[in-house]
Amino acid sequence: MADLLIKICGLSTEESIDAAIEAGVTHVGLVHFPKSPRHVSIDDAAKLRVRVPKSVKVVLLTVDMEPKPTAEALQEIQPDVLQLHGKEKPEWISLIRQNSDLEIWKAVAVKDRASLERAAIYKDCAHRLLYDAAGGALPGGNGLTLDWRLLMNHRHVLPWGLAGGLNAQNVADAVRYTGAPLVDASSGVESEPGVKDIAKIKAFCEAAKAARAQAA
Ligand SMILES: O=C(O)c1ccccc1N[C@@H]1O[C@H](COP(=O)(O)O)[C@@H](O)[C@H]1O
Repeated sequence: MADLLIKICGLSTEESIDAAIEAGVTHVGLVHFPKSPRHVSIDDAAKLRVRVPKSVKVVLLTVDMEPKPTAEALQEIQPDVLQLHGKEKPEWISLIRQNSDLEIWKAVAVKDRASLERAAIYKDCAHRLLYDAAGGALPGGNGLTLDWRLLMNHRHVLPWGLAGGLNAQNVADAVRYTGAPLVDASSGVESEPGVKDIAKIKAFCEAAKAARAQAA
């Protein structure tokens, strides 16, 4: 069984980036979305990006950003992955894909089986689907879990990952029930919105790795 991919998202300080890397994440996420408590400017994201070794992938998260600022952000930050967490259309995603070597993840708000099935529209434009819970004040980062039973025996059309309300206490069950190859946590490893808690990051990574080792 392949190693579990672990992403911690919404990192905004050097200390939390270093802690996530030390804890064994495979991906670090930078949120560029001004309405988010985890928002980082392009300049700050570019500074944080250079701290990350090649062995760890940098994910830039945007929400319905226009093509021109998206291109500028990609140029400045040079992420490995672009996570689109809004209502981006397949045609628009295809354009980004044609014009870059980026890996593209499309977040999908899952509330029922129909919303999960609809994610197939991204089959030819995204490299990975990231299932998140529907609802909440923001398009993501709300700490809400989706109904994991929907993912059991689901025929995935693309590589995928599980997000939404994951934390050190529930990530083992999440991996066990869904078989997720990638887990992504943000608010579940914080002491308050936008403030990452290093002990929670460590505990999350340990619990996730232990769950995968048990399943192997
Ligand atoms: O983190 C945010 O503030 C955010 C804002 C807008 C879109 C997505 C956002 N975060 C992503 O949402 C999922 C789930 O987060 P949580 O673990 O439930 O807090 C995750 O991919 C975050 O990166």
